[in-house]
Amino acid sequence: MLPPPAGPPATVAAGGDGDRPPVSLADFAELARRALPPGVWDFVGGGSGVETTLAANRAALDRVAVLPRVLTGVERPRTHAPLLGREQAMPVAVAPMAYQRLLHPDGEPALAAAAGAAGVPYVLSTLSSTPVEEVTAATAGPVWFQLYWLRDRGLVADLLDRSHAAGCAALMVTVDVPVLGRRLRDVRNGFALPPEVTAANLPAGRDDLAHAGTPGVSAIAAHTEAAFAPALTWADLAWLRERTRLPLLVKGVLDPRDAVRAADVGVDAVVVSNHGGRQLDGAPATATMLPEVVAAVGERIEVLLDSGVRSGTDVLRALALGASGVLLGRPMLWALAAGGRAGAQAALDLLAVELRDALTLTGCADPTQARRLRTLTGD
Ligand SMILES: Cc1cc2nc3c(=O)[nH]c(=O)nc-3n(C[C@H](O)[C@H](O)[C@H](O)COP(=O)(O)O)c2cc1C
Ligand SMILES: O=C(O)C(=O)c1ccccc1
Repeated sequence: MLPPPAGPPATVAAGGDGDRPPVSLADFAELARRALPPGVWDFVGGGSGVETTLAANRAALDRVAVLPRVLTGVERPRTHAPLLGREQAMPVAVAPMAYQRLLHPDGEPALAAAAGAAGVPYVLSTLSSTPVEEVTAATAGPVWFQLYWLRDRGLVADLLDRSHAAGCAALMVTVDVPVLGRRLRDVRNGFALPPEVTAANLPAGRDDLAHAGTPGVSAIAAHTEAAFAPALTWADLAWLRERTRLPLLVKGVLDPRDAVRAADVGVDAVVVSNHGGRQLDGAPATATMLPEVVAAVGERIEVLLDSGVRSGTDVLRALALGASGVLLGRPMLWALAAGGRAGAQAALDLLAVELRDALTLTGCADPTQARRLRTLTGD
Protein backbone atom coordinates (compact mmCIF):
# COMPACT_ATOMS: atom_id res chain seq x y z
CA MET A 1 0.00 0.00 0.00
CA LEU A 2 1.18 3.49 -0.76
CA PRO A 3 0.98 6.04 2.00
CA PRO A 4 -1.76 8.61 1.55
CA PRO A 5 -0.69 11.89 -0.03
CA ALA A 6 0.85 14.32 2.41
CA GLY A 7 -2.00 16.62 3.34
CA PRO A 8 -1.62 20.20 2.22
CA PRO A 9 -0.42 22.55 4.91
CA ALA A 10 -2.88 24.84 6.61
CA THR A 11 -1.76 27.80 4.52
CA VAL A 12 -2.92 26.02 1.37
CA ALA A 13 -6.58 26.25 2.15
CA ALA A 14 -8.23 24.64 -0.82
CA GLY A 15 -7.91 23.64 -4.46
CA GLY A 16 -9.79 22.16 -7.40
CA ASP A 17 -12.98 24.14 -7.26
CA GLY A 18 -11.11 26.33 -4.81
CA ASP A 19 -13.02 25.03 -1.82
CA ARG A 20 -11.34 21.69 -1.14
CA PRO A 21 -7.69 20.78 -0.48
CA PRO A 22 -5.57 20.38 -3.63
CA VAL A 23 -5.26 16.78 -4.77
CA SER A 24 -3.41 17.50 -8.03
CA LEU A 25 -1.02 20.14 -9.31
CA ALA A 26 -3.74 21.60 -11.50
CA ASP A 27 -5.77 22.35 -8.37
CA PHE A 28 -3.26 25.02 -7.39
CA ALA A 29 -4.20 27.00 -10.48
CA GLU A 30 -7.64 27.88 -9.16
CA LEU A 31 -6.18 28.98 -5.84
CA ALA A 32 -3.64 31.14 -7.65
CA ARG A 33 -6.29 32.67 -9.89
CA ARG A 34 -8.15 33.81 -6.80
CA ALA A 35 -5.02 35.18 -5.15
CA LEU A 36 -3.47 37.06 -8.08
CA PRO A 37 -4.19 40.31 -9.89
CA PRO A 38 -5.63 39.43 -13.33
CA GLY A 39 -2.61 40.84 -15.17
CA VAL A 40 -0.20 38.59 -13.27
CA TRP A 41 -2.47 35.57 -13.72
CA ASP A 42 -2.45 36.19 -17.49
CA PHE A 43 1.32 36.80 -17.63
CA VAL A 44 1.97 33.44 -15.98
CA GLY A 45 -0.68 31.31 -17.63
CA GLY A 46 -0.60 32.80 -21.09
CA GLY A 47 1.16 31.80 -24.27
CA SER A 48 2.03 33.61 -27.48
CA GLY A 49 -0.29 34.33 -30.41
CA VAL A 50 -3.54 32.41 -30.30
CA GLU A 51 -1.96 29.91 -27.87
CA THR A 52 -1.92 27.00 -30.32
CA THR A 53 1.39 25.68 -29.02
CA LEU A 54 0.32 26.17 -25.40
CA ALA A 55 -2.64 23.85 -26.06
CA ALA A 56 -0.62 21.47 -28.26
CA ASN A 57 1.79 20.71 -25.41
CA ARG A 58 -1.02 19.31 -23.29
CA ALA A 59 -2.74 17.56 -26.17
CA ALA A 60 0.47 15.78 -27.19
CA LEU A 61 1.19 14.59 -23.66
CA ASP A 62 -2.37 13.36 -23.34
CA ARG A 63 -1.95 11.34 -26.55
CA VAL A 64 1.02 9.41 -25.13
CA ALA A 65 -0.23 6.12 -23.72
CA VAL A 66 2.22 4.10 -21.65
CA LEU A 67 2.00 0.30 -21.67
CA PRO A 68 2.17 -1.06 -18.11
CA ARG A 69 4.17 -4.21 -17.29
CA VAL A 70 2.69 -6.65 -14.77
CA LEU A 71 3.92 -9.24 -12.27
CA THR A 72 7.21 -7.41 -11.81
CA GLY A 73 7.25 -7.84 -8.05
CA VAL A 74 7.71 -4.11 -7.51
CA GLU A 75 6.13 -2.95 -4.28
CA ARG A 76 7.33 0.54 -3.48
CA PRO A 77 9.42 2.11 -6.26
CA ARG A 78 12.09 4.64 -5.57
CA THR A 79 11.46 7.99 -7.23
CA HIS A 80 15.16 8.88 -7.05
CA ALA A 81 17.01 9.30 -10.32
CA PRO A 82 20.20 10.93 -11.60
CA LEU A 83 20.15 14.31 -13.32
CA LEU A 84 23.47 15.54 -14.71
CA GLY A 85 25.15 12.69 -12.90
CA ARG A 86 23.77 13.63 -9.46
CA GLU A 87 21.08 11.63 -7.71
CA GLN A 88 17.93 13.68 -7.09
CA ALA A 89 14.78 12.74 -5.19
CA MET A 90 12.85 12.82 -8.49
CA PRO A 91 13.88 13.28 -12.14
CA VAL A 92 12.41 16.76 -11.93
CA ALA A 93 13.73 20.31 -11.58
CA VAL A 94 11.87 23.57 -11.05
CA ALA A 95 12.01 25.50 -14.34
CA PRO A 96 13.64 28.94 -14.46
CA MET A 97 10.95 31.57 -14.21
CA ALA A 98 11.44 35.31 -13.99
CA TYR A 99 10.21 37.69 -11.28
CA GLN A 100 8.78 35.27 -8.71
CA ARG A 101 7.94 38.06 -6.26
CA LEU A 102 5.03 38.79 -8.59
CA LEU A 103 3.44 35.64 -7.18
CA HIS A 104 4.27 35.93 -3.49
CA PRO A 105 6.33 38.35 -1.39
CA ASP A 106 8.68 35.50 -0.44
CA GLY A 107 9.46 34.89 -4.13
CA GLU A 108 12.53 32.92 -5.22
CA PRO A 109 13.91 32.04 -1.77
CA ALA A 110 10.61 30.34 -0.90
CA LEU A 111 10.44 28.30 -4.10
CA ALA A 112 14.13 27.40 -3.92
CA ALA A 113 13.73 26.25 -0.32
CA ALA A 114 10.71 24.13 -1.25
CA ALA A 115 12.66 22.50 -4.09
CA GLY A 116 15.59 21.88 -1.74
CA ALA A 117 13.33 20.27 0.85
CA ALA A 118 11.82 18.06 -1.85
CA GLY A 119 15.30 17.08 -3.04
CA VAL A 120 15.07 18.49 -6.57
CA PRO A 121 17.15 21.22 -8.28
CA TYR A 122 15.85 24.76 -8.50
CA VAL A 123 16.75 26.70 -11.64
CA LEU A 124 17.17 30.41 -10.94
CA SER A 125 16.31 32.85 -13.74
CA THR A 126 18.68 35.63 -14.80
CA LEU A 127 15.60 37.81 -14.24
CA SER A 128 15.16 36.73 -10.66
CA SER A 129 13.56 39.28 -8.33
CA THR A 130 16.02 38.20 -5.62
CA PRO A 131 19.84 38.33 -5.99
CA VAL A 132 21.44 34.96 -6.73
CA GLU A 133 23.48 35.09 -3.51
CA GLU A 134 20.31 35.33 -1.40
CA VAL A 135 18.67 32.45 -3.23
CA THR A 136 21.55 30.01 -2.81
CA ALA A 137 21.70 31.01 0.87
CA ALA A 138 18.00 30.17 1.29
CA THR A 139 18.28 26.49 0.36
CA ALA A 140 20.52 23.53 1.08
CA GLY A 141 19.51 22.01 -2.25
CA PRO A 142 21.16 22.46 -5.65
CA VAL A 143 20.56 25.74 -7.50
CA TRP A 144 21.23 25.87 -11.25
CA PHE A 145 21.66 29.27 -12.88
CA GLN A 146 19.72 30.10 -16.04
CA LEU A 147 21.46 32.55 -18.35
CA TYR A 148 19.74 34.98 -20.64
CA TRP A 149 22.51 36.31 -22.82
CA LEU A 150 22.40 40.10 -22.48
CA ARG A 151 23.64 42.61 -25.04
CA ASP A 152 26.08 43.83 -22.39
CA ARG A 153 28.80 41.15 -22.43
CA GLY A 154 30.28 42.57 -19.24
CA LEU A 155 27.03 41.80 -17.46
CA VAL A 156 27.06 38.26 -18.83
CA ALA A 157 30.58 37.71 -17.49
CA ASP A 158 29.53 39.22 -14.17
CA LEU A 159 26.47 36.91 -13.92
CA LEU A 160 28.63 33.87 -14.67
CA ASP A 161 31.16 34.83 -12.00
CA ARG A 162 28.53 35.67 -9.39
CA SER A 163 26.43 32.56 -9.93
CA HIS A 164 29.53 30.41 -9.73
CA ALA A 165 30.76 32.14 -6.58
CA ALA A 166 27.29 31.81 -5.02
CA GLY A 167 27.51 28.04 -5.41
CA CYS A 168 25.27 27.33 -8.39
CA ALA A 169 25.80 23.73 -9.49
CA ALA A 170 25.01 24.00 -13.20
CA LEU A 171 24.48 26.55 -15.94
CA MET A 172 21.42 26.51 -18.21
CA VAL A 173 21.51 28.82 -21.21
CA THR A 174 18.16 29.63 -22.79
CA VAL A 175 18.33 29.94 -26.57
CA ASP A 176 14.70 30.35 -27.67
CA VAL A 177 14.26 34.04 -26.81
CA PRO A 178 15.96 36.13 -29.55
CA VAL A 179 12.88 38.29 -28.95
CA LEU A 180 9.99 37.69 -26.62
CA GLY A 181 7.03 35.95 -28.28
CA ARG A 182 3.98 38.15 -28.80
CA ARG A 183 1.87 37.39 -25.78
CA LEU A 184 -1.40 38.98 -26.63
CA ARG A 185 -2.78 38.82 -23.09
CA ASP A 186 0.13 40.97 -21.88
CA VAL A 187 -0.22 43.37 -24.82
CA ARG A 188 -3.93 43.79 -24.18
CA ASN A 189 -3.37 44.21 -20.44
CA GLY A 190 -0.52 46.69 -20.92
CA PHE A 191 1.30 44.42 -18.49
CA ALA A 192 4.25 45.91 -16.56
CA LEU A 193 6.13 45.05 -13.39
CA PRO A 194 4.98 46.74 -10.18
CA PRO A 195 7.68 48.97 -8.66
CA GLU A 196 8.57 46.53 -5.88
CA VAL A 197 9.44 43.69 -8.28
CA THR A 198 12.80 44.24 -9.96
CA ALA A 199 15.47 42.32 -11.86
CA ALA A 200 17.62 41.96 -8.77
CA ASN A 201 20.64 40.40 -10.48
CA LEU A 202 21.06 43.42 -12.75
CA PRO A 203 22.40 46.84 -11.76
CA ALA A 204 19.64 49.15 -10.48
CA GLY A 205 17.71 50.88 -13.21
CA ARG A 206 18.54 48.33 -15.93
CA ASP A 207 14.95 47.08 -15.86
CA ASP A 208 13.22 50.48 -16.04
CA LEU A 209 11.49 49.59 -19.31
CA ALA A 210 9.88 46.54 -17.68
CA HIS A 211 8.05 48.90 -15.29
CA ALA A 212 6.73 51.31 -17.88
CA GLY A 213 3.04 50.46 -18.10
CA THR A 214 1.67 51.53 -21.49
CA PRO A 215 -1.73 50.49 -22.88
CA GLY A 216 -1.28 48.14 -25.83
CA VAL A 217 2.37 47.37 -25.04
CA SER A 218 3.99 44.60 -23.03
CA ALA A 219 6.63 46.27 -20.90
CA ILE A 220 8.27 42.85 -20.46
CA ALA A 221 8.71 42.57 -24.22
CA ALA A 222 10.06 46.12 -24.48
CA HIS A 223 12.63 45.46 -21.77
CA THR A 224 13.64 42.14 -23.32
CA GLU A 225 14.23 43.72 -26.71
CA ALA A 226 16.46 46.36 -25.18
CA ALA A 227 18.38 43.98 -22.90
CA PHE A 228 18.75 40.58 -24.62
CA ALA A 229 21.40 39.76 -27.22
CA PRO A 230 19.31 38.93 -30.28
CA ALA A 231 21.70 37.14 -32.66
CA LEU A 232 23.58 34.48 -30.75
CA THR A 233 25.47 31.79 -32.64
CA TRP A 234 27.02 28.39 -32.01
CA ALA A 235 30.32 30.22 -31.50
CA ASP A 236 28.82 31.96 -28.47
CA LEU A 237 27.76 28.60 -27.07
CA ALA A 238 31.28 27.26 -27.65
CA TRP A 239 32.68 30.31 -25.80
CA LEU A 240 30.40 29.51 -22.87
CA ARG A 241 31.47 25.87 -22.90
CA GLU A 242 35.09 27.01 -22.70
CA ARG A 243 34.40 29.47 -19.92
CA THR A 244 32.70 27.21 -17.37
CA ARG A 245 33.49 23.86 -15.88
CA LEU A 246 29.97 23.54 -14.51
CA PRO A 247 27.57 21.16 -16.25
CA LEU A 248 26.05 23.11 -19.15
CA LEU A 249 22.48 22.70 -20.39
CA VAL A 250 20.91 24.30 -23.45
CA LYS A 251 17.22 25.10 -23.02
CA GLY A 252 14.88 25.65 -25.93
CA VAL A 253 15.89 23.04 -28.50
CA LEU A 254 13.21 21.42 -30.69
CA ASP A 255 15.02 20.39 -33.90
CA PRO A 256 17.17 17.24 -33.54
CA ARG A 257 19.80 18.87 -35.79
CA ASP A 258 20.25 21.60 -33.20
CA ALA A 259 20.52 18.96 -30.48
CA VAL A 260 23.35 17.32 -32.45
CA ARG A 261 25.17 20.65 -32.80
CA ALA A 262 24.78 21.30 -29.08
CA ALA A 263 26.19 17.87 -28.29
CA ASP A 264 29.09 18.57 -30.68
CA VAL A 265 29.89 21.75 -28.74
CA GLY A 266 30.14 19.63 -25.61
CA VAL A 267 27.06 20.55 -23.60
CA ASP A 268 25.91 18.06 -20.99
CA ALA A 269 22.18 18.22 -21.71
CA VAL A 270 19.53 19.77 -23.88
CA VAL A 271 16.07 20.77 -22.70
CA VAL A 272 13.45 20.06 -25.34
CA SER A 273 11.25 23.09 -24.77
CA ASN A 274 9.00 25.54 -26.56
CA HIS A 275 9.10 27.79 -23.51
CA GLY A 276 5.68 26.62 -22.36
CA GLY A 277 4.06 27.84 -25.59
CA ARG A 278 5.28 31.38 -24.93
CA GLN A 279 7.65 31.84 -27.89
CA LEU A 280 6.83 30.63 -31.45
CA ASP A 281 3.11 30.02 -31.65
CA GLY A 282 2.89 27.16 -34.12
CA ALA A 283 5.99 25.39 -32.79
CA PRO A 284 5.42 21.67 -32.26
CA ALA A 285 4.58 20.21 -28.89
CA THR A 286 7.63 19.06 -26.95
CA ALA A 287 6.28 15.51 -26.52
CA THR A 288 6.07 15.33 -30.32
CA MET A 289 9.74 16.24 -30.82
CA LEU A 290 11.23 14.41 -27.85
CA PRO A 291 11.60 10.95 -29.48
CA GLU A 292 13.52 12.40 -32.46
CA VAL A 293 15.83 14.37 -30.19
CA VAL A 294 16.46 11.30 -28.04
CA ALA A 295 17.19 9.25 -31.15
CA ALA A 296 19.67 11.91 -32.32
CA VAL A 297 21.64 12.56 -29.11
CA GLY A 298 20.27 10.36 -26.34
CA GLU A 299 23.38 8.15 -26.29
CA ARG A 300 25.70 11.14 -25.91
CA ILE A 301 23.99 13.63 -23.60
CA GLU A 302 20.97 13.90 -21.33
CA VAL A 303 17.68 15.05 -22.79
CA LEU A 304 15.18 16.85 -20.56
CA LEU A 305 11.69 18.04 -21.50
CA ASP A 306 9.43 20.82 -20.35
CA SER A 307 6.19 22.56 -21.41
CA GLY A 308 2.90 21.19 -20.17
CA VAL A 309 4.07 18.73 -17.48
CA ARG A 310 1.32 18.68 -14.87
CA SER A 311 1.43 15.29 -13.10
CA GLY A 312 3.43 12.24 -12.16
CA THR A 313 1.91 10.51 -15.17
CA ASP A 314 3.35 13.22 -17.40
CA VAL A 315 6.79 12.66 -15.86
CA LEU A 316 6.41 8.93 -16.59
CA ARG A 317 5.36 9.71 -20.18
CA ALA A 318 8.47 11.83 -20.72
CA LEU A 319 10.72 9.14 -19.23
CA ALA A 320 9.09 6.42 -21.32
CA LEU A 321 9.75 8.57 -24.43
CA GLY A 322 13.44 8.67 -23.46
CA ALA A 323 13.87 11.81 -21.36
CA SER A 324 16.12 11.69 -18.32
CA GLY A 325 13.90 14.18 -16.55
CA VAL A 326 11.57 17.16 -16.81
CA LEU A 327 11.32 20.79 -15.77
CA LEU A 328 8.16 21.88 -14.05
CA GLY A 329 7.05 25.45 -14.76
CA ARG A 330 3.74 27.18 -14.12
CA PRO A 331 2.37 24.75 -11.52
CA MET A 332 5.20 25.77 -9.20
CA LEU A 333 4.28 29.44 -9.58
CA TRP A 334 0.62 28.68 -8.92
CA ALA A 335 1.54 26.74 -5.80
CA LEU A 336 3.82 29.58 -4.67
CA ALA A 337 0.98 32.05 -5.14
CA ALA A 338 -1.41 29.76 -3.27
CA GLY A 339 0.72 29.16 -0.21
CA GLY A 340 4.29 30.42 -0.40
CA ARG A 341 6.97 27.90 0.45
CA ALA A 342 4.46 25.53 2.08
CA GLY A 343 2.29 25.61 -1.03
CA ALA A 344 5.23 24.83 -3.29
CA GLN A 345 6.29 22.01 -1.02
CA ALA A 346 2.76 20.57 -1.02
CA ALA A 347 2.81 20.60 -4.83
CA LEU A 348 6.14 18.76 -5.00
CA ASP A 349 4.93 16.25 -2.39
CA LEU A 350 1.88 15.56 -4.56
CA LEU A 351 4.07 15.09 -7.62
CA ALA A 352 6.22 12.56 -5.75
CA VAL A 353 3.12 10.60 -4.73
CA GLU A 354 1.85 10.65 -8.31
CA LEU A 355 5.20 9.59 -9.76
CA ARG A 356 5.55 6.72 -7.29
CA ASP A 357 2.02 5.62 -8.17
CA ALA A 358 2.74 5.76 -11.91
CA LEU A 359 5.94 3.73 -11.47
CA THR A 360 4.14 1.14 -9.33
CA LEU A 361 1.33 0.81 -11.86
CA THR A 362 3.80 0.21 -14.70
CA GLY A 363 6.00 -2.21 -12.76
CA CYS A 364 9.07 0.02 -12.59
CA ALA A 365 11.34 -0.17 -9.55
CA ASP A 366 12.73 3.31 -10.26
CA PRO A 367 12.50 6.07 -12.90
CA THR A 368 15.39 4.73 -15.00
CA GLN A 369 13.33 1.60 -15.70
CA ALA A 370 10.58 3.65 -17.31
CA ARG A 371 12.75 3.94 -20.43
CA ARG A 372 12.00 0.29 -21.15
CA LEU A 373 8.26 0.84 -21.31
CA ARG A 374 6.53 0.96 -24.66
CA THR A 375 4.53 3.98 -25.62
CA LEU A 376 1.73 4.34 -28.13
CA THR A 377 0.92 7.69 -29.61
CA GLY A 378 -2.54 7.81 -31.07
CA ASP A 379 -5.75 9.76 -30.94
C1 LIG B 1 6.04 33.41 -15.81
C2 LIG B 1 7.10 32.65 -16.55
C3 LIG B 1 8.38 33.16 -16.59
C4 LIG B 1 9.38 32.47 -17.26
N1 LIG B 1 10.65 32.97 -17.22
C5 LIG B 1 11.65 32.25 -17.79
C6 LIG B 1 12.98 32.69 -17.65
O1 LIG B 1 13.27 33.67 -17.00
N2 LIG B 1 13.94 31.94 -18.26
C7 LIG B 1 13.65 30.81 -18.99
O2 LIG B 1 14.56 30.18 -19.52
N3 LIG B 1 12.39 30.37 -19.12
C8 LIG B 1 11.38 31.06 -18.52
N4 LIG B 1 10.11 30.58 -18.60
C9 LIG B 1 9.84 29.30 -19.28
C10 LIG B 1 9.96 28.11 -18.30
O3 LIG B 1 11.29 27.94 -17.88
C11 LIG B 1 9.50 26.79 -18.93
O4 LIG B 1 10.17 26.57 -20.13
C12 LIG B 1 8.00 26.73 -19.18
O5 LIG B 1 7.27 27.47 -18.25
C13 LIG B 1 7.61 25.25 -19.14
O6 LIG B 1 6.29 25.07 -19.39
P1 LIG B 1 5.15 24.84 -18.24
O7 LIG B 1 4.98 26.16 -17.58
O8 LIG B 1 3.98 24.45 -19.08
O9 LIG B 1 5.62 23.76 -17.31
C14 LIG B 1 9.09 31.25 -17.93
C15 LIG B 1 7.79 30.76 -17.90
C16 LIG B 1 6.80 31.42 -17.20
C17 LIG B 1 5.43 30.82 -17.15
O1 LIG C 1 8.04 35.09 -19.60
C1 LIG C 1 8.91 34.34 -20.04
O2 LIG C 1 8.64 33.25 -20.53
C2 LIG C 1 10.28 34.75 -19.99
O3 LIG C 1 11.11 33.95 -20.30
C3 LIG C 1 10.63 36.11 -19.61
C4 LIG C 1 11.60 36.77 -20.35
C5 LIG C 1 11.90 38.06 -20.03
C6 LIG C 1 11.28 38.69 -18.97
C7 LIG C 1 10.34 38.02 -18.21
C8 LIG C 1 10.01 36.73 -18.54
